[in-house]
Amino acid sequence: MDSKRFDRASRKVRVVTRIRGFAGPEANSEPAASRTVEWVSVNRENLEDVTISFGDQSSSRYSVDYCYKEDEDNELIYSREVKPLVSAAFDGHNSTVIAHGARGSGKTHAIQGSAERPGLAVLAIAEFLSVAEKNGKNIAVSFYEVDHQERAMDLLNPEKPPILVFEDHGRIQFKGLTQVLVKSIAEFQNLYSSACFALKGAPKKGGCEHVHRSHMGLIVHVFSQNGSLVSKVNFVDLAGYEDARKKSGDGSYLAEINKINKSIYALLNVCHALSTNESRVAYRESKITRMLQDSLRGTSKILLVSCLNPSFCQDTIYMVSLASRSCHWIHRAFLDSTKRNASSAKQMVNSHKNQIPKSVSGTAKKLHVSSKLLDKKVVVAKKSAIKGRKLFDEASHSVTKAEKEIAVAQVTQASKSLLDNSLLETGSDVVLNSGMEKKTGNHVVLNSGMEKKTRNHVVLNSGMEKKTRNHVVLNSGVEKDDSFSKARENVKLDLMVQNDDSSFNANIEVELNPLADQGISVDEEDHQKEHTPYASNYSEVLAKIVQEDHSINKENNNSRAIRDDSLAINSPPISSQLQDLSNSLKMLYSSTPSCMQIPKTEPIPLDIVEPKTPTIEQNMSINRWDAMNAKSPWETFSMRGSGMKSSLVQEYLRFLNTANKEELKKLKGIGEKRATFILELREESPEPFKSLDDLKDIGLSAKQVKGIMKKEVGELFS
Ligand SMILES: Nc1ncnc2c1ncn2[C@@H]1O[C@H](COP(=O)(O)OP(=O)(O)OP(=O)(O)O)[C@@H](O)[C@H]1O
Repeated sequence: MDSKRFDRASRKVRVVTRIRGFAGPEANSEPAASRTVEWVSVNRENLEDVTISFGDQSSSRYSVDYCYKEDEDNELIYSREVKPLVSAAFDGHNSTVIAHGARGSGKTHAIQGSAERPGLAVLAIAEFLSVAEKNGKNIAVSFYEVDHQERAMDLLNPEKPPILVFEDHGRIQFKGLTQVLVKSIAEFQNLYSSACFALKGAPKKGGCEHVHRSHMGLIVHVFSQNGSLVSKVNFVDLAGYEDARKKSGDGSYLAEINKINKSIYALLNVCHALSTNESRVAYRESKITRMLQDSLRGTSKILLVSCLNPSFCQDTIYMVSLASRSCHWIHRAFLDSTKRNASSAKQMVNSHKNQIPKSVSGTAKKLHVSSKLLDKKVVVAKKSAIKGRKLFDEASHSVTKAEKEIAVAQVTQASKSLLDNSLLETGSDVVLNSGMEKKTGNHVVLNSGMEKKTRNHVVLNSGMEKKTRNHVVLNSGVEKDDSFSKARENVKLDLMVQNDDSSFNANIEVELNPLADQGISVDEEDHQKEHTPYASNYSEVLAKIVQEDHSINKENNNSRAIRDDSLAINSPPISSQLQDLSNSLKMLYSSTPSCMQIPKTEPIPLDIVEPKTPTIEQNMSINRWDAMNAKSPWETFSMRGSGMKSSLVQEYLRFLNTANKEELKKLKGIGEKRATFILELREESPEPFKSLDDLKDIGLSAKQVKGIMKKEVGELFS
């Protein structure tokens, strides 16, 4: 029955923890009686509901599917967890086994093992070979490494250039990755040893004292007799997670840790997105997720083996908390326990405050602009840089008062920018929208975060009622949701612009909900009531903001400096996220050509539902917008210049998204291979290039893109 556990649960992601036994000096230094791991408690309420807790935080429980104790060996884990995946591979199902955890938690021991205690991969190969022999199939293996620079190297041929990863007819293909047919366990062991030597034995660059960290992957390919691929099973030994803020060392070492951490987050976030059936899964956020893409999605199964250190390790708790989100009941169990035990959790957090990763940021941003009356335009702006970590409960607890103040300041900056824009728009012929809010407003929604339930929203309604109204709501944190509403960190801002015979008044409300910080949970309804006290502070906050405009920048700079100091580059505080939102809004405005004119059709019939494309004025004569705002000919000239630059970039991207292969090849920097790859990307997503950043996907660096753009522009004048 156990061997059927994936089938029984029909679950895509299974999360098991494995407590490492004491090893070497640890074992010798401890008296025999205290060699049992005491800081991890396993609570089995029933077969399907296992939770673990750490130290004396017995009520802060993390849900997992199963926890293997220190005396349970790899063979047991193999037979219960991995063997079913091997059988499924012969039926064409891909799967991925991922060992992750803090440093030294036993990941390599779990995947590779030792001569005396073979790991999961080695045990699996024995089974693969035996079944393949019976079924007339062939088994080949590949080993690769993904380093902190997101380079994938072939470990069986380490001198080769980095592996190229691309998708072909729904399958992830690797160019430059060696596959070796194996017929015996001894052959496999030899290959494994040479791969490990390539990984660890090679001399390190620049005489660095530290060992470069990387993820190691093994792909087992199952081929049919005619040579076609039946399936792939991946074993991934992730680099150990460690919080860079705890470490000392040179900047490059700490930056390396952060980069590695980002890819760990990316993979765990993908697992989480798959476990909750999210519509968008961010495979492209890291090399490792991209490489594993076709062994994660679809009918593939994922086994997350979360390795636990035998003695106190804050990084271990953090890793478990991330992995356990992929358990289907996790939200309820984890958040309930967090809620119940906010105070006790705080004690633990306080004692290790500096070690706990701070605030988080989203991995992708979607920008939707919709207008039901006149125009419907949807823009999805993807931020390609990996933001790494997502908003989740632990993070919202760590937002400090200072960060909130900065957040308020930045929200206000964002709102001011919107206010400016709206003033400009309403003062000119350019009207993005008019009518009643909700039904007729422009809605700008920025989602920052990977979880459906964890998002930042910005809603902008620009109406032309008697009162011209802009409504901006910035929610940073968790929306109404059964499980997450308890961990809410909201920054709301209502910005109203009244148009009374051409004079404008601005009323701004700033509401901060401090409940997450206090660990107080409220219903949505209660929340409405309880957060109002903060609204009374808004005028004070605003006054402060207006007076201290320059100090906002200073504060921001300081906060950046603090972040840089600690090298917590994975975890921008909420202020930074809000700055991103503000920038995105500015970008949204600037991406709307200033010469866009929407025909006046007053009164606007409310039954118009069909979106119309706004007419773009082709000539670049100065319009009222510019005339009103340009203070000098130079400003007008600069404005025009940046407008043209942005139009050119948009055109370039549109070209990449639509041109055929021959046309693509006419562009500088695009040859046969790139053109083919672009077409492949377009098969996957109809509009793969939304910003210049997306050109990284076809191997062009920002510098190269700039060079290409310069050349293209130069050509126009030649
Ligand atoms: N289940 C276990 N029982 C006893 N010793 C173990 C066990 N797992 C790992 N060890 C020992 O603990 C040490 C660290 O294990 P391992 O190298 O597998 O950790 P890791 O998580 O892969 O480390 P890193 O983060 O550096 O990659 C090794 O000496 C290993 O032999």
